[in-house]
Amino acid sequence: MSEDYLARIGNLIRDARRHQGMTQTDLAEQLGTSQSAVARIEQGGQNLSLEMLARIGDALNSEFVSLGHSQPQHLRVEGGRKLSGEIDVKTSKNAAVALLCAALLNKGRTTLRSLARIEEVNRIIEVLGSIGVKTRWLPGTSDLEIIPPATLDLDAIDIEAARRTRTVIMFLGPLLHELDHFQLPYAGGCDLGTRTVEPHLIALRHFGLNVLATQGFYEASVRVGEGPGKPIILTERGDTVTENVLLAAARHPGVTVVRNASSNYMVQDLCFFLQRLGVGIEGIGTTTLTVTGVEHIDVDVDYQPSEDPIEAMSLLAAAVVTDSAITIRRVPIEFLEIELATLETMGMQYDLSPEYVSANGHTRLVDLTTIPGPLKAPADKIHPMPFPGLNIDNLPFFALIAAKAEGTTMIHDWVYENRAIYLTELTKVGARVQLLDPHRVMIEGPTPKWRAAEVVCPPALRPGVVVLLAMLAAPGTSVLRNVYVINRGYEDLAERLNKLGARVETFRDI
Ligand SMILES: CC(=O)N[C@H]1[C@@H](OP(=O)(O)OP(=O)(O)OC[C@H]2O[C@@H](n3ccc(=O)[nH]c3=O)[C@H](O)[C@@H]2O)O[C@H](CO)[C@@H](O)[C@@H]1O
Ligand SMILES: C=C(OP(=O)(O)O)C(=O)O
Repeated sequence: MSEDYLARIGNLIRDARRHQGMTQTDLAEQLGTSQSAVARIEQGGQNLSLEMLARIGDALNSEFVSLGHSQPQHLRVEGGRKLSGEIDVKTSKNAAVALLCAALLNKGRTTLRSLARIEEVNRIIEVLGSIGVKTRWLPGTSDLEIIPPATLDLDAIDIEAARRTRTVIMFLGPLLHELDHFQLPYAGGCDLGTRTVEPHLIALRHFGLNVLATQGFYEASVRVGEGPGKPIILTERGDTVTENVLLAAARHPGVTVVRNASSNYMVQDLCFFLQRLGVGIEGIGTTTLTVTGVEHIDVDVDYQPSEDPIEAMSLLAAAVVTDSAITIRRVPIEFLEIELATLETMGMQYDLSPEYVSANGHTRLVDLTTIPGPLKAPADKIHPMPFPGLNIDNLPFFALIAAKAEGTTMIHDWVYENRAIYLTELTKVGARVQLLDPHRVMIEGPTPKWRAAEVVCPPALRPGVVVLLAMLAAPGTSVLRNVYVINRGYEDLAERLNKLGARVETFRDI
């Protein structure tokens, strides 16, 4: 095994161990080895047999070696083809997961229309099913019907499915109205480095929730009936933390004021849905939300979330990297304005249709047609900000676009500990990407020659898609291995790109 590979496996093992709340000594005891040997493994300084990897996997409840039927999916890409035609943007992953959690507030039937049929949604459906919530896809549609039971059975929770998503943390808000004691597995998801949980716990304390983090689980206890006596000031303007507070406030009888709230797209969708449940919400689209809760919610409700601005940006990047003119329909323009303004400074040209309204009745949409042409690097670094800034999940696509642009572009990801690092994978397909530190990459464009390559998909959704899109530009056959993370957030991406003229085939090992 190469040293680089060993270091990555070491990082994975360290993250999984911390995730389980274990020390190096705890893990060493389980493996019958010493703490110093575990330290060496985590630093990538120890050759590992498959047998040892499997034992570590067992000890950490995490699959590092996979055998048998559930083989990982890979993509084979015949690159160098131009795209053409029209494609619709699907509804967003991030609203879908918030709405699935919100359905727990409602004793009646919730129907979520045109939900993205993605692995992230599948994991949450598995978790909901395990605790007694009935869900079913209405025949021939992507509409999901959700009916909670009279009493949730948290003891039966599907731990494996729960650990594969971060969303499980958003069960805290709804559950504190249902149970005075419960346990939830630690949140998982893409490997983006440590992500904060504390802001959620601090904010939810206002509703009587106390959480103790034990070995791999949050132990929650609730002082029933408690509510915020003063405005809740969020310590971070995070999306899911805002959503968690909204979910708690929705059934708190009284008024909750949340300041420094995120006004991002998924939060707005959640607010519109909660309004349909009868919850009063003022200030949608701003950073102060005033919620008037309803103690018992029992309504039959239908809701369709808005289109995904990150998928729209992904498709736009696909057009740029392949020099193609395509029409991306149903683009949620109000959540892509800064991105488009930035692209304009780089010389990007496009046409927009008149605006129309999404099925949620609020979000403004357009059809966007890309016009291929030369691009230049922006004068300043590109960096994300909470909405209405440039979306952090769109930042990786700017790395790809920068690799098409003449000049040097600095991308600064101050948000995630690991994500910018994965952008260096673009060098494997010919881009010139230099990692300056864990948060900053420098890209030298235009890429002289995209070249086909075999790459293991980075363990993070957006960087994974960025590598895939770069492969569309590289003449010849590329392979992207183990693309679960992409399927976590995109529905049938390969098939939909193929409808635009790409040639992407899915396959598994025998
Ligand atoms: C399901 C869902 O909706 N996921 C989105 C949500 O995750 P989510 O809301 O879970 O994001 P996190 O809370 O993990 O925030 C991401 C990182 O940003 C940091 N941070 C965030 C806000 C802030 O004001 N200051 C700050 O430092 C956090 O400490 C964390 O390290 O928001 C992220 C950031 O927009 C997006 O990438 C995710 O796609
Ligand atoms: C980081 C992301 O999402 P999540 O919060 O689900 O990990 C993402 O959508 O890129």
